[in-house]
Amino acid sequence: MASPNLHEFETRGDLARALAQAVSEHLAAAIKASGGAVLAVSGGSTPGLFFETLSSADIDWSKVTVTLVDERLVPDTSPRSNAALVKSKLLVNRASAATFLPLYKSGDLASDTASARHRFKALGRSIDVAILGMGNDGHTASFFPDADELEALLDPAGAQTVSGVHAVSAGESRLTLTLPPLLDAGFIALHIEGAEKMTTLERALAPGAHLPIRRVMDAARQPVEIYWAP
Ligand SMILES: O=C(O)[C@H](O)[C@@H](O)[C@H](O)[C@H](O)COP(=O)(O)O
Repeated sequence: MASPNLHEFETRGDLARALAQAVSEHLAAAIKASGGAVLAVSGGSTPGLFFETLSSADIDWSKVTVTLVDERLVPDTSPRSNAALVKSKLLVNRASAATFLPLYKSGDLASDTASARHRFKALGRSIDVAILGMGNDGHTASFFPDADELEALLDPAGAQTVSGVHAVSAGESRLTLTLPPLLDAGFIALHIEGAEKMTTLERALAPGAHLPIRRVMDAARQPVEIYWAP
């Protein structure tokens, strides 16, 4: 395991500014090097302020494709939709010029999975920046500990880039990037906030732990950058 780096901040605003700065620098570097960049973000209740801060970053957003690390199998009219969160908080201001690649399409899991795989392949490039969240059960992306597909999702040599997920703890069915495309990212950040998430992280980092977030960190080819604020 490339030991993760922990960045602690006094406030969630300080974290949002620092993470937005790091992400925009990596995106700008990818654009300079290859003419484009792919940013994959997680949803949930944590990233809103970070998204709003990043949306004003002075980079060439017209060269950036934003996609999701995972998605609930709900339309973007649902309050549960990660696409809706990204559209409302990130794809605004300067970032409104970015291209968005959603995972949900029709609500048919098999069809949406196949469609997302096709669109992800059509990008013709790997993810440059991946922003992960974490649940208090140690899941990240939709790698839920009780997911039927967990071993396939976490297979570093897995052939699929996107997978459907069935997990009782997840609520609705999910669509998620699998581990390999996440590991291809040049910059992987784990964005967590609050005391409970820090306790979960400490549990995940303990010797011999096998929570999904730990398995991602163990497989990472470069240190996962952990951003935490109380
Ligand atoms: O669709 C999702 O829920 C996310 O992608 C998921 O992986 C999230 O990052 C964690 O569940 C943490 O969620 P909170 O930020 O709400 O704690």
